[in-house]
Amino acid sequence: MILDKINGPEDIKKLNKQELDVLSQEIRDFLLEKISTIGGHLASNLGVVELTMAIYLAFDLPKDKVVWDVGHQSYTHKILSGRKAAFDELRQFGGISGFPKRKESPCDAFDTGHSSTSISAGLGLAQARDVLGEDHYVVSVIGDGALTGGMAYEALNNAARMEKNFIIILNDNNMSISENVGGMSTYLSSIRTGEGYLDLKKHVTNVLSRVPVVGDSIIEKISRTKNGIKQLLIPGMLFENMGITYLGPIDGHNTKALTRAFREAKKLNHTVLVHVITQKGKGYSFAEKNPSRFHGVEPFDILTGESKKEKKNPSYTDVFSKTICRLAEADEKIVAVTAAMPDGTGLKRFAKQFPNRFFDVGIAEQHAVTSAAGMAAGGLKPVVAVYSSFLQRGFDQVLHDVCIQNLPVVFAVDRAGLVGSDGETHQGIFDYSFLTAVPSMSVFAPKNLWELMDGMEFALSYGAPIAVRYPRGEAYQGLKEFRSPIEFGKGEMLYKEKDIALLAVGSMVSTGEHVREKLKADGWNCTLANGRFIKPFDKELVDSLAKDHWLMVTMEENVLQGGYGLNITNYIHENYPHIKVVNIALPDSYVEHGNVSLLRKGLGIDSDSIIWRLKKEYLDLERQDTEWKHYKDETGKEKKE
Ligand SMILES: Cc1ncc(C[n+]2csc(CCOP(=O)(O)OP(=O)(O)O)c2C)c(N)n1
Ligand SMILES: CC(=O)[C@@H](O)[C@H](O)COP(=O)(O)O
Ligand SMILES: [Mg+2]
Repeated sequence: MILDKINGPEDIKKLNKQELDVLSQEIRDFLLEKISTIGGHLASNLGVVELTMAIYLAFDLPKDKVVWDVGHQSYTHKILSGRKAAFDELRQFGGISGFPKRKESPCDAFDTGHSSTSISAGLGLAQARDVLGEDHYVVSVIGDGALTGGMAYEALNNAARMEKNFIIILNDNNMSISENVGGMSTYLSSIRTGEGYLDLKKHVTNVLSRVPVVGDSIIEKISRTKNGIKQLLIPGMLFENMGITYLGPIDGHNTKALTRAFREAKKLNHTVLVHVITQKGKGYSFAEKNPSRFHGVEPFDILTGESKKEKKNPSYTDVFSKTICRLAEADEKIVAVTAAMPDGTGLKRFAKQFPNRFFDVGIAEQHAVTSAAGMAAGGLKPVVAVYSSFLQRGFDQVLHDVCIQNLPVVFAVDRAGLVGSDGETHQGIFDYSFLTAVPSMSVFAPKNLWELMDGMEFALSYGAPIAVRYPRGEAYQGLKEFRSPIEFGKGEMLYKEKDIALLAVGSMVSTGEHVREKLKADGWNCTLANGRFIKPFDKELVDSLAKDHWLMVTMEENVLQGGYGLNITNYIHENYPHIKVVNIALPDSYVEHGNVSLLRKGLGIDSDSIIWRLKKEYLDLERQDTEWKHYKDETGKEKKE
């Protein structure tokens, strides 16, 4: 196998033309075999095999720096840089990440995960190079989807002033996760459907032979050519007019043409954008036909394309999807906004049913939030459905555009809590902290399937900013018997006893159920309350628990800092200083990729770890007597029976 010869970044350069052709096929087979077994991002990776090979042929890694936008398409890069043996553990706990990580390889120049950062980061690397007087190339690889994000435009605007080499490779497969949207996408389509691929050698040289700049490289000729002639030559005039040399479109599955274009791009002393046309899912018919379905996959059967995972119970996303459609049928002011995630957020159903009330704004969370604020100011009831980690992008817009004006925007915050294999960049573990910090924002977290339905209905009738936050995966179907009406700022008592109170929110209510069962089996009295509202939290509920519990355990799937537990703790310390409080929450750190149950265990938020901690810190028998003594002293009353 040719692939066996690839163990480091220089190895591909030793191959001849035929071997390169075989290599691209072997890489596709390898990707298909591994991803069909363990899951991961498939279609984008199948599309960039030749593009990545050409980068390795034209540049010298790790000396030259390549920044991959989002980074979900970096698998061939990982293979070529010498990591193929680690693919059995891709995206699994302790294994390699599905995204570039500087700590993983010197060939990973910059960590990515969220979209549209690559041009800014690449430009920064190039500026560092120039200030430090170093000599290497910097390349940012950005997809057409990522080019819908605002950061990319801020960076292009800045990159146009560059007076040294900086290369942007635009990987245009005419797809985001779903269909790409918007004016830039239309513009790129017009180039794609234009004259066909740029054949640098024949076409451009022929045309340029009429231009009086002999002796230069092709790319130098193009860049020195007068604008009028360029208009005839160059499809990407939008970039040209900004001051960025456009080169393309190039056939993204022709390694030779790509390598030649990249070598030409290296000759310029400013920013050059190489426009590469690829096919998402290339080489696997099911993914070619349905790139959205094969964007990110669970293990599947290569022959049939069918998922190997058994049909699951409805996810929270499914529940949200159906609920918003049901509510929108009854209220035509309800509109829905997504930042390029109609599939992932479940808004696809809404888009089909209410096409005129659905807005996919591209990968543009900031714009999604502010445009929703505008819609609310204009009299609509917008629901912004967004993953927790991507909402981080829209923080200022939540504060500045929605909350200062107290506008009734509902945030359906999906993938909140630990998401698993995507790791650090995608864990939704900060939203309680950043949302509760904003005045006039309320935050609600359902304990199960039915509470999400009721919570959405409540949120849409509330009339002010509110976030409904729920996790990735199956909706919890336990605790069905508890369905008291949602009241603003009020929690819900589930099992009322005394001594130990578990006060849990969102996904941690079901964990609380297990903790309580185990504590009871060990002879402890234990109350379980569902906080429901993270902000404002239910003070009356805390007051009532304070009457007959000496230990209060708060439980949340969010970092401790700024989260639910610390707010409760402050309140208890101020008002009931004799009560012990334990905060079960995530630590002040980034959580790497891995299976969610493993991560929960490792981070101490699964039921066994919680019991272990409670027993170790508070519930051994000697301590128990001490705690009661302390409690009696503080209150002056004998509480123990
Ligand atoms: C800020 C942010 N929002 C949303 C996403 C989810 N996301 C990941 S890849 C992707 C589509 C990217 O499209 P493109 O750049 O064209 O790459 P392709 O998958 O087509 O190769 C989206 C929306 C993200 N990673 N970051
Ligand atoms: C790369 C990226 O940001 C998305 O593809 C993300 O991995 C989707 O996550 P879900 O699988 O949770 O929809
Ligand atoms: Mg794309």
